[in-house]
Amino acid sequence: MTDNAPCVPFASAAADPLADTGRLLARVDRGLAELRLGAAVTITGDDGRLMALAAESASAQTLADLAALGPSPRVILTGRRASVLGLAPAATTPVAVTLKGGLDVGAICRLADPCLDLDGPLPAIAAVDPIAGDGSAGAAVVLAKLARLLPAAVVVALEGAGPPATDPAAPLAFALAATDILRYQTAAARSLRKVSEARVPLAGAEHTRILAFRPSDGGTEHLAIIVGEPDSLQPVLTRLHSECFTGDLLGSLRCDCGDQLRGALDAIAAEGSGVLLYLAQEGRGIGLVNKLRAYQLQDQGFDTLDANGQLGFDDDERIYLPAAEILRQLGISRVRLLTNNPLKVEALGRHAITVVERVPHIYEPNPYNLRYLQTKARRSGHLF
Ligand SMILES: Nc1nc2c(ncn2[C@@H]2O[C@H](COP(=O)(O)OP(=O)(O)OP(=O)(O)O)[C@@H](O)[C@H]2O)c(=O)[nH]1
Ligand SMILES: [Zn+2]
Repeated sequence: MTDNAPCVPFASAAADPLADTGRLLARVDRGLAELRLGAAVTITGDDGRLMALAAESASAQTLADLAALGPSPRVILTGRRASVLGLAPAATTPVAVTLKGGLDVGAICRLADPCLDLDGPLPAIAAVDPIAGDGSAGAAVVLAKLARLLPAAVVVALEGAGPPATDPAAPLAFALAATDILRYQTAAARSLRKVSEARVPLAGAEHTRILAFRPSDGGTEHLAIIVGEPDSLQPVLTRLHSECFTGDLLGSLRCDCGDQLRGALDAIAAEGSGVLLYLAQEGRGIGLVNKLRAYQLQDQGFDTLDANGQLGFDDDERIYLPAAEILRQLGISRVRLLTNNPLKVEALGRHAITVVERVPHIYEPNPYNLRYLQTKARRSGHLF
């Protein structure tokens, strides 16, 4: 091996069945990075082609550039956000909002960001039209979600081959297919592969290994923390733990995550073996920044589910295909699941992992997380 040889040889594209998936994921990664940068992307769906910006990262200049491309730029909101704004009561699909005045950053933020809801009236609105969630504009909102931004976009329909080349030096917007965006999460989950493994003795569980699973685009890893030597012929005591920076790392009292994380490892150690999957799904899948926004809204009086709704998210944006895929790769098909959440039980079942027993996972509430836990019991069906 030469000094600069890669430690894992690169498979040739033709020989690698994951190459197509890797390219799909890489294209979408590039698109969501563009949105986070405040740049536009073009998205093509069965319903046509459009240019999109994320509402959160749009600037006066990029909005002006977008408005120059077509006659009627529109703001795309999730049905949930449109509903809480009173624009489309009980909407179940995204909506396209046409503003009466021109596009400006203040008006767009006012529509997209619930932390500004107390700041005054909505901008004047000309029309609110329901749109398909799986079309090009719906995909723009999904891309904003994948970028962990507010779930809202500004779009303008493109006629013909593309934007006019008014400035030949201007970079073309990155182009994506709506179907790639919509397939991203599933493709990423199916492409997970173990990339490293190490022995990490834990206080109270010295015989512990941590395995890292990475999707084929080099995206965020999920971790499997394996205590002892689980016998995969028997149901394995298992915890699916969604990442919670504030609770797991800082000991935040707003949730029960820190207690659940350490409690699960203690319970698994007491049993002698088991698995804790540490899943990169911060904030029930909305990301840390949006979770902090949700906390701000909870301090205004909304409960944890309504705060997600105010932001335009579903109550829970997580998927459990990554968890099921990792369990499958570990050779585990039957589990005793440490959870109070019936959704996790149901989701694993859908992905061919049998939950032979739900093991309650309850910790003492404190004055800061009592309402959160009561809301989960009353509205999310958590079994406390
Ligand atoms: N959006 C949002 N996420 C939150 C809030 N509080 C905690 N979380 C996140 O919720 C997730 C909790 O994960 P889990 O403990 O695995 O899930 P659970 O649905 O409570 O289910 P079990 O603990 O298994 O009963 C973590 O990703 C936290 O970051 C909140 O108020 N809003
Ligand atoms: Zn938490």
